Amino acid sequence: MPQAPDGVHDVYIGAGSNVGKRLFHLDAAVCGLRDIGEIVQCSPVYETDPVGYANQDKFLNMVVHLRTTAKPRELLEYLARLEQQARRERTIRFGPRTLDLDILLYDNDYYCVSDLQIPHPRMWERAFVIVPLADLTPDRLGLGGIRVGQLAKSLQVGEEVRYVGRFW
Ligand SMILES: Nc1ncnc2c1ncn2[C@@H]1O[C@H](COP(=O)(O)OP(=O)(O)OP(=O)(O)O)[C@@H](O)[C@H]1O
Ligand SMILES: Nc1nc2c(c(=O)[nH]1)N=C(CO)CN2
Repeated sequence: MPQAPDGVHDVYIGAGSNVGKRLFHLDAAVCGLRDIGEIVQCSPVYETDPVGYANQDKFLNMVVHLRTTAKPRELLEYLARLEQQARRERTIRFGPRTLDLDILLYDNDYYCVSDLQIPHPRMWERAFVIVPLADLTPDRLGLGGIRVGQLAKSLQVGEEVRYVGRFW
């Protein structure tokens, strides 16, 4: 894939929904992201078992590759606005939500500024992130220098991630 021009950043965003019309929320998020950059590619959508808090419905998860001039903080604030538009309510930690948008990767940068950490601190242990990320960028080096595609293979063993379709 050709490199992004100067000032344009390659970002991977994780999206999840398990409340209401799940696909509608993911679709709205992708449309919303178009206003802050160019969508390079969307992963397939996976239906996944809830992680972290079991007593909730299954999620739909996907990853979006976005090219944007937005800086990390500006992007985080924009994602929060998209979550608000989906009427996300914050109740239980790791609990149900109409829409969750996380910045997974931002170029090859590391950020750790109070409420913003990139790469996302819990992404490497989450099959619902790594499997769709591996669909987009399998050769990228992940935690411990292991390629994302390789990480995805080992995660699939322990956790079922079911492919349900492609909508874009
Ligand atoms: N890379 C990141 N992407 C998104 N939010 C982040 C990131 N790093 C830190 N945060 C912070 O995490 C806060 C809580 O996010 P949120 O309520 O979506 O958590 P969660 O979805 O319940 O859990 P998780 O972050 O494990 O997915 C956000 O307000 C944001 O400030
Ligand atoms: N399968 C799945 N489980 C989750 C998810 C998610 O997106 N998918 N998000 C969570 C909160 O960040 C907690 N648990």
